[in-house]
Amino acid sequence: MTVSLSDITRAVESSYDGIWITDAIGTTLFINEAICRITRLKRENVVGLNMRTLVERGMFDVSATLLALEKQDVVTILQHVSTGVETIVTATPVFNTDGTIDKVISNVRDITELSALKEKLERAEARNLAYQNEIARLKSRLEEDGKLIAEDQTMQSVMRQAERIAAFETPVLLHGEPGSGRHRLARWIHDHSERRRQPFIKLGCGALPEERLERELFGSEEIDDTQGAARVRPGLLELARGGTLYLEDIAALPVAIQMKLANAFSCGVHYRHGGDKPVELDLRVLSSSTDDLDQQRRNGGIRNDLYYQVNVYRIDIPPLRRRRKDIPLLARQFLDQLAKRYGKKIGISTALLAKLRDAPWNGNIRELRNTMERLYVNSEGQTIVSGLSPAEGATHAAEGTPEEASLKRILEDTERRVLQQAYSRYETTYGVANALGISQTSAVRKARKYAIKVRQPGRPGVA
Ligand SMILES: Nc1ncnc2c1ncn2[C@@H]1O[C@H](COP(=O)(O)OP(=O)(O)OP(=O)(O)O)[C@@H](O)[C@H]1O
Repeated sequence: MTVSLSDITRAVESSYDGIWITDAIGTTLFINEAICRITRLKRENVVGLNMRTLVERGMFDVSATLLALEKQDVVTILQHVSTGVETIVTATPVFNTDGTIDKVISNVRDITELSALKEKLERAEARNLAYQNEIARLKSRLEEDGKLIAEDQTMQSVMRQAERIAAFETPVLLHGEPGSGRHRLARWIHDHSERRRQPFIKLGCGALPEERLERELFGSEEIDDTQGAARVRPGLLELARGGTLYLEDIAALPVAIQMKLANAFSCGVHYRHGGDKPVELDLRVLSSSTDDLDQQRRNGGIRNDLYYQVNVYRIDIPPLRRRRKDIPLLARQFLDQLAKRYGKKIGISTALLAKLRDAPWNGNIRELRNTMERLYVNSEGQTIVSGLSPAEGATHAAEGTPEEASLKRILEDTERRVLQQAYSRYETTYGVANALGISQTSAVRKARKYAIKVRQPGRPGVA
């Protein structure tokens, strides 16, 4: 059985792939039905036209036929048709017996759908990666932070407030001493809000110099000289889109930033540094302060407008010394976490737990956590029975007469506040030492005593 010319013509016409035939200079001799379907060109508008003309008219971005003619060889390229269709084209030169090109036959396959699927797959893979990261992050948070302890009555009433407010969009101000768990509670509120699947972004407001802070918070837009296009760097306000922004120590924000932030909150949009296009805000604001924010407002430490925007609902977190029932529970939890991390379970004696319960804990939970880590590292047996420093060992009952005790507390509170503010402003131990006229060693020691975090300049991030 032989194949007739009409069979071949029928086969070419019914081929799902497009077939495009030109002569030796690229003039179209024939296109099959599939080309009309793929490119939406009509035969009568194409046959007789040179490929160069079609490219010039913008019908295609490049021509595989012309490339094959130039190279005198088979060429395969991606070709975009003006209608938005993406094709893969293989152009094959057909040679005469004397080696000159007689015709070029091109196979054209529509890959628009394939590209869309590929893009979809890439997006799904990126999402998958983001989910995996989120799971890893949550897992490590669970391992690191354990349960949020709140057995003491004072803390239980705080948790009731947090539970009530979590479901609303209301801005919350968390007021408490450093290390008392303001950040932890902010995270808890976010995790129990409608926004829990979106980012939780923390900004240490006293952590960065003003200009850097502005860029971090609002983002920036700069013209890239090499490409002539704007290079956009989103700020934390954008990164928190759909989620929660936690402004730690809000009163430490420079006044100019406070003003910009207050404007953004009231208008619902902000402008990137160097940009003039408004960017929409979609976030819930939680903030914290160590000092009485109302006092700060009266002193001019925080602008009126910003104060009223962030202080819609205030939660006061008690210092650890006012929730002593939680101390043994926290101590045990920290030991469990250490055991998980280092693979060695170590207990603690009841007598030592009682001592911990009575200690002053001026640095609050953070100080307790650090103490437990030190006791764990130093422990030699199966149970920790001693190892507190004289300061930690000093019980609140042994703080002297009530007057002496309160004087001591007032002095310590004042010292802590001054240091806290100095660290917010000057960042480094050298800066603080210089500003307060104390030695750098003393600045380090006092930061440790009051569990003040000495911040490393760096990009604040998703917490
Ligand atoms: N209720 C709690 N139960 C268990 N751990 C807690 C609790 N509250 C705080 N912590 C832990 O105590 C440490 C200090 O808490 P956190 O960082 O939230 O304090 P903070 O008030 O934000 O202090 P700072 O502003 O100095 O960072 C963290 O390790 C945190 O996980």
